[in-house]
Amino acid sequence: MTSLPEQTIFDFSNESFLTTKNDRTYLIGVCGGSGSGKTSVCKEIVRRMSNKQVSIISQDWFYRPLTKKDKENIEVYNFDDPKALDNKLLLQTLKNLKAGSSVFCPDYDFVTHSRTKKKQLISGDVILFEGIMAFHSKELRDLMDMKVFVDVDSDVRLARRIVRDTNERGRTIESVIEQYFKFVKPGYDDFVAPMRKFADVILLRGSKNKVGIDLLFQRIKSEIDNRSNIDLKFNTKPNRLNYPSFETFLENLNKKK
Ligand SMILES: Nc1ncnc2c1ncn2[C@@H]1O[C@H](COP(=O)(O)OP(=O)(O)O)[C@@H](O)[C@H]1O
Ligand SMILES: O=c1ccn([C@@H]2O[C@H](COP(=O)(O)O)[C@@H](O)[C@H]2O)c(=O)[nH]1
Repeated sequence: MTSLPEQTIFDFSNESFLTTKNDRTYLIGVCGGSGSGKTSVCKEIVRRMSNKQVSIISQDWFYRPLTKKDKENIEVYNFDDPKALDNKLLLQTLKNLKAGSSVFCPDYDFVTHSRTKKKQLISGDVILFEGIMAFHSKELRDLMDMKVFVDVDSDVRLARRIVRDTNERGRTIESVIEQYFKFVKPGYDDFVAPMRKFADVILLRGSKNKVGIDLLFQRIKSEIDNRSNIDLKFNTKPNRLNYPSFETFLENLNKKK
């Protein structure tokens, strides 16, 4: 695991302290119901960030693999409860990414409900983390620099889910509808919809909302451009004449403590 250590650096030109490196990764949380378009919104943002290092991390990869017994009783298994996810591994993974480390993430197969190969994710300028429970834990929310809630009508979400789950997740139309009313809708009402209040931005209509995505993109871009400027600043040699006295340096150091 390669990690960029935290550095608190005294900036001689401003006589102040700046923390760099582990603050470089801009973490965006994207929450919303299943089928709201969270993944599509993230992909749209990545598409626009052409010259930056951006990664998407999906909460879906952190589903707990099902036991043989769970699989035999699949119709009563609730995937729309936070307990269905490996929240400890998820938190540690996001902490590492935020700290500038590259990580190994699990992958999850929706057809067999099992964990598959691990994949490596490199930390970079921006990490987009998407999931129905993305804002569920306060510890996770506290790591995020921006929180977006994708808000789309429930009938649209159900229609999309029927199409996607029958095409890509090995389901029948009947099983999707049954699961929706038994678990997905109650889970949305209990755990997902209440997360709206934590969002900085509510993105209506998901990836169809070009103006909303433009605004999000502009904000992200200006944040990471500012961060790059801080780095540039450290790369320029401070003017010796502007050095503060040793006493000022110590005074600021004590203030910081
Ligand atoms: N704006 C849109 N218009 C039409 N289909 C969409 C749109 N956004 C997403 N979809 C489709 O809906 C399904 C679910 O979208 P996805 O982005 O995976 O949602 P989520 O990650 O929230 O579950 C996918 O098949 C996707 O292609
Ligand atoms: O094995 C599984 C695991 C999860 N689900 C459903 O997935 C959605 C969340 O994924 P999205 O990509 O946000 O749609 C959740 O509503 C679970 O019900 C599943 O069906 N099977």
